[in-house]
Amino acid sequence: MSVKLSTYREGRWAVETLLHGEFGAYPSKGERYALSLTCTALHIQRLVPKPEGEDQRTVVALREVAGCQTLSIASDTPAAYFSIYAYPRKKRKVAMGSSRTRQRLVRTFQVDGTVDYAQNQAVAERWAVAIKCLLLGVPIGSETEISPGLLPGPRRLLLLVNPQGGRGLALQHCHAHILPMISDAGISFNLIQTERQNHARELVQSLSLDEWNGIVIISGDGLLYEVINGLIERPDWKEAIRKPIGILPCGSGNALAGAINFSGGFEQALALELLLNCTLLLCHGGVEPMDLASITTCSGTRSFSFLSVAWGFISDVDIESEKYRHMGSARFTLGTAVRLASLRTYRGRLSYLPATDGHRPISRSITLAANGSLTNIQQHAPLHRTISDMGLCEERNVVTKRNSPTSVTDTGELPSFEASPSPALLDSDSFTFDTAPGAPPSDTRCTEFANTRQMYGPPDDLLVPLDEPVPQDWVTLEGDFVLVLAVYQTHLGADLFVAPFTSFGEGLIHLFFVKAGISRAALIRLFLAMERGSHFELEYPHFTHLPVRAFRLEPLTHKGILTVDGERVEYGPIQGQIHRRMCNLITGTQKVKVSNS
Ligand SMILES: Nc1ncnc2c1ncn2[C@@H]1O[C@H](COP(=O)(O)OP(=O)(O)OP(=O)(O)O)[C@@H](O)[C@H]1O
Repeated sequence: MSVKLSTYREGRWAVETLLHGEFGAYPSKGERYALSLTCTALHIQRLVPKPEGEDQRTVVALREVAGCQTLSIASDTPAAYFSIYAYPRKKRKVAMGSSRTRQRLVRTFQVDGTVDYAQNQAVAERWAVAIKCLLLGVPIGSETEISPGLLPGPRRLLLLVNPQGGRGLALQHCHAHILPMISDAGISFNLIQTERQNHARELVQSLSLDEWNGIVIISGDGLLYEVINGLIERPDWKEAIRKPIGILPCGSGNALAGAINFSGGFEQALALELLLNCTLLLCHGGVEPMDLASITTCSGTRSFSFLSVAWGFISDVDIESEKYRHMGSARFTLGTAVRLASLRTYRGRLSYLPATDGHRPISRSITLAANGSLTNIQQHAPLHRTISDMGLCEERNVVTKRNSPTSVTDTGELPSFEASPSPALLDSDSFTFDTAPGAPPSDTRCTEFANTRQMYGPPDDLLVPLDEPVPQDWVTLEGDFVLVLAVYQTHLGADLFVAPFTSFGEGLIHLFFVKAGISRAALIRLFLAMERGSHFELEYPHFTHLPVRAFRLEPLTHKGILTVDGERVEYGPIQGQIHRRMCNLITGTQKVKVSNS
């Protein structure tokens, strides 16, 4: 049989059949199949009964396979058996049309080439091992001596399930979908239900980590935030934070799951399909380094964030839509509509350290602000130039190209927004301004949120205390914002593809902001385009993206909502810096070998 399937291995394109064999089926009605295994698929061709018409073969993509096992089936023949557990996509009917899901499909093959059971069993074992190697990213070729010794040891995962996450379906999904699939992958697990806020955080602080190959959150992003911070609160945080962590989305936002789904090569998915894609990737077990940002709030509380810091429109929608939690991800659509109807702008000061690629800034640098400490800026007369005047739109176009070096110019001027809010958006009932230099917003509730926990973690070498001016090489701008967002993942929600060009361990914070003056229609178009990741193509002058290493945000408007990874934090000055590749994320793609410890 010729198999024409190109696979990329060891830096060269190859068409390679790793194993080929002829087997029966179980249960048997006399069928015979020819099987060919390549690096990416199992090709199944029926030989008996002979198919009518054209060569009809089934191709099982390995990315849709959870596991493969040999089976002991009591029989009076010397046959041996192996089963492959696949989860191909399937359309299903729902109330308003159709949606996609995955359906478990088990194919069991009977190895009966000889009259000797031991030989048949060895062949079944070779197929099962080869398929498992491919699923787990263990490199094999047609010359490889396939033996169980190639496989990593058995995996044992700690599953933390929040029964209240999202629409409260986590436990149901666990029993119906997750546990069957990870059992197919031969993964053993312990499942703990979280009982309250911070339960997961406390659990991981006292956990004996050696017993687990990874900690997997079955909930939304909020529970993962607790686990990450719980690990960094351990005196052995350096090792603890290296423990692979995973997420199976059962929350309402599911941003990190969206990013994992994207990096795993699946189409954008929501709800159950997203969960099944992520569970498949978890079964494949690949681990990649992921950045964390350390975030300091006005009370001095330091926490570690894997996703975002948001202020303005996005954090308003996130927190104000909590009351529609029962709606799942639809809560954000409703929240967005409500917030659009009474659009607010917020005055604030945004400072950042531009990212540099070697010695050159990745983005175009705006150097005059480099010596513009807070105090300096407050002493300057307000500048009445807009961001678009300063060519930041061009800058945005340049920086969207991942890994491409960009031009450096020195325009030598401080960008600033119009000092007064855009009349188009000004809603005097819904917001107020406080332009007193340096004064914290009057309703800042720093102490209310103050964290008494002992937080470890690497030092923030790019940051100075919040009550000191930012360093000389930072850029500062002040103005009226609709939103400010610092994000370090491709997705801000499963269907909010905000930073398509980023990856888990690139060491960048993507700073986005939308300045006042944008029309509601433009804002809607921006968010709709974000679902597909095409918002950069709109080239709106009010929308800016900057890759940075650190930032500081000082709200000057009295009231507002700040979130870190979707969790509300105290309102007031906040700053953060990226710590590259600080933890390990189970993504299903092999970049780091999974340790058995
Ligand atoms: N049994 C429980 N009852 C109530 N709250 C819980 C329980 N277990 C955990 N929590 C808390 O629920 C919060 C929200 O959970 P999580 O973020 O996982 O779901 P979500 O908010 O629905 O999803 P997302 O963050 O994706 O929007 C977590 O911060 C956690 O502290």
